[in-house]
Parts: sequence; C-alpha cells; structure tokens
Amino acid sequence: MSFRTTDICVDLGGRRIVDHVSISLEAGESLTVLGPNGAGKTTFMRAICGLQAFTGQVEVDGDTLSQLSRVEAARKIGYVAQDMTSLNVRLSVFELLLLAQSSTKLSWRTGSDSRRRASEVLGRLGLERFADSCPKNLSGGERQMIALALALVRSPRLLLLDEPTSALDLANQLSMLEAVTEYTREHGIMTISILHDMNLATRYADQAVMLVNGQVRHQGPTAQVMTPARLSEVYGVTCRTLAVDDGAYTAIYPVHVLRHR
Ligand SMILES: Nc1ncnc2c1ncn2[C@@H]1O[C@H](COP(=O)(O)OP(=O)(O)OP(=O)(O)O)[C@@H](O)[C@H]1O
Repeated sequence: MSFRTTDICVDLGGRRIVDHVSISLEAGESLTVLGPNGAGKTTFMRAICGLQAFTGQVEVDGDTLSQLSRVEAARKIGYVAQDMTSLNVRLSVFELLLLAQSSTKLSWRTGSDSRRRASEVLGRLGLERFADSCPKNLSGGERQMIALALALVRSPRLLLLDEPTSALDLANQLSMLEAVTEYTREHGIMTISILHDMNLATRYADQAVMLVNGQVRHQGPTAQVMTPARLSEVYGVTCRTLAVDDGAYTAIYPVHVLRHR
C-alpha cells in the first residue's frame, strides 16, 4: 500500500503552476501540503485525483492513475474540495451517504451493508444528529464535516483534503483531524491535506511538503520541515516555536512579517 507522484507538472494559462512535484507516502501516513497563497497546492491536489490534466505519473497501490477508469480512480481516491456546492441538493445527509456508495452503479445502494456503513461513518465523526438534515440547510462548518463523511463512506485508499478545517470551530478542527488521523492509521490508508494552520499541521501530519511557485522547496518529516528558519524563508514571517505538553506538540507562533509578497 503506497502512493507516489513523479514529476507532476501542470500548465495553466500559459504558466507553469505545478513544477515537477514528486512525493511518496506509505500506508497509515498523513502528509500536509503547505505553501503561500497561489503556490499551486490545490492545483497539485486536483491533478493527483484526476480532475486536472498533468504530465508525470501518479501511482496508487502500484496502479498508475492514467490507466485506471474514472470509476476505479474514484473508488481509490476520496477528494474533499474547498468548494462544497455539490452539497446543494434536496437530499438528506443519509441519502447522500447511500448515493455516494452507489457511484459505481446506476441505482442507489440501499442494502443493509450500505446503511450500516453510512451509520458507522456518521457515528465515527459524531454526526448522527445530521442524518435526516438537508446539507443545504446546514452551516458552513457542518457541511464541511458532511463532505468528509461522504468521502470516507466510500472507503478510499487515498484521502485528499483541501483546507478541511477552514470553516470549523476550535473543537471541530481537533475532532475532525483526530478522526482522520485515527482512521488513516487504523485502516492503513494515506491522507494528504492542505492546511494553512501551522499548529494543526505540526500536530497531525507525519510528513510535510512546502511548495513555492509550484516547486517543492522542502519536504520530509513534519518536524524537520516546519522549522522557524524554513517558515521564515517560505512565508516571509518570523516565527517562534513552543513545546506544548512536554514536547508532545510543537506550537508555532508567527511574530512579524519580514517582507510583503
Ligand atoms: N484555470 C486556471 N487558469 C489560469 N491560472 C490558474 C487556474 N487555476 C489556478 N490558476 C493559478 O494557479 C496558481 C495556483 O493556484 P492554486 O489554487 O493551486 O494555489 P493554492 O496554493 O492552492 O492557493 P491558496 O492557498 O490561495 O488556496 C494561482 O496563481 C492561480 O491564479
């Protein structure tokens, strides 16, 4: 069980947006993609789930993405985008969870296995109370949690999360990333998330990749990548680190901007 990208490049509007990005990940690992606004993080993530044309190679469990059908790729890779307009439908959360499991078929799967799986995922994320709600009537943060449930219900091998906590309050940020980390380890899947919150990144990601202008500037174990010197170089902000709970976590405190980009 592994995931690997080799020399991914994406050109858009006559410009190179993602420039020879190679990463790899083993079962049970989480990786965070960091970098300033416009660095190419979302474009890279869209490429590795087949939503964006690219050159280079993506391999999931030894299968090359370009050789998989759309259905096979969607079964292996779960993508939670920033844009959640796909949730603007007149279906309940539970119905959507059943529908998400049926994408390989033309009919809805309403069998007991699908219902059990839908309930299991809602329970795991603490979202049972939303089962009968219509997502378009939920708050931004609630919709963000439902979007994660819809990706997990299909049992992906690779989970891609684009700023998954951007609309969540403090408790839900921790609950969501705890749940994702636990699921990733327990099921031996792999998770890649784009995070702007440095403290969440140091706490929940095993590996980190810092992109600048579409290129990998630093990559490796999170603690080695997210040093004050490197954060200062990439973001132009001086930062201090603070050991929390006897060094169990590293907090990052941004002090001031060194340069305006
Ligand atoms: N369809 C497109 N055509 C032309 N340029 C594009 C297109 N999509 C994205 N870009 C450009 O690619 C660059 C990278 O965008 P991307 O959304 O991947 O960045 P990002 O690192 O995810 O940024 P953010 O942190 O702000 O979400 C941006 O400069 C953006 O303007």
